[in-house]
Amino acid sequence: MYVLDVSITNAGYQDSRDAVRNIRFHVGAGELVGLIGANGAGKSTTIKAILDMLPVMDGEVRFPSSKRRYAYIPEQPSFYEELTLWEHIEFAAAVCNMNRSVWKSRASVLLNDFKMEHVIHHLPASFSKGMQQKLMIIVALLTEPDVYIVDEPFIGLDPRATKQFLHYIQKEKARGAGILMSTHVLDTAEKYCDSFALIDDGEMIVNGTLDHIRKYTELPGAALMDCFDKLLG
Ligand SMILES: Nc1ncnc2c1ncn2[C@@H]1O[C@H](COP(=O)(O)OP(=O)(O)OP(=O)(O)O)[C@@H](O)[C@H]1O
Repeated sequence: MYVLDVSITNAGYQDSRDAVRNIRFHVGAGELVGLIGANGAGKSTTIKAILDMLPVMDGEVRFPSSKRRYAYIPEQPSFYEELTLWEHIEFAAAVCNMNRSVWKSRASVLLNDFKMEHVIHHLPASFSKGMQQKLMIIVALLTEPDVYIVDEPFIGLDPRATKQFLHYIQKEKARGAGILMSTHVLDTAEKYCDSFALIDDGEMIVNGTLDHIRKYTELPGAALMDCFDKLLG
């Protein structure tokens, strides 16, 4: 069963209308798909196209299984300047119409796991980049959506937070959530992702499991990085 089905003919910006082209893949329930590509390949643009955040989008994105409940964890944290961390949590819970005792107990576990309890009444503008990213992650995990769309989570997080995030990703997969995660941290992607969509220069060059990519690149047993290198010439 798919929870996200993506078919982008072309999408982009006013001055570069086909920044990404011919991107087609899906994410299954309980599946983690890695959106892989070099800097500027088109990963964030693909994610923004999926979320309908671009001025140009010719294509179709479907969330077949669900009430279209997804959570987006952007590369650049974005938050309400005037709301504290706790108020962000309250707000997300209210928007998702969550039961009060459920969201409160979930929030307290998340705040503890991500070591953010000491700043719950602080404004996120006073947080470090990694702490702001943790806020985005906590709010997303709180709502237990059917689909997560995560743009490069590993850059700002410290090793402990990274480990915790990956732990939650696995837990959410086991719950049946589908996850699309862009990254260029290929060794982590290789270890955790079930399948991959490789993008280069705005186009998808291959899509499938590591085994499929190894066959495609004729590199049996190779690391994702080596397949990637071969594909990019
Ligand atoms: N706001 C924008 N306006 C015009 N072009 C843009 C804009 N944002 C990105 N682009 C262009 O779209 C292309 C893909 O960029 P994108 O940000 O999607 O890459 P990425 O794979 O996410 O890169 P990175 O790994 O560096 O985050 C690049 O050529 C970039 O210059």
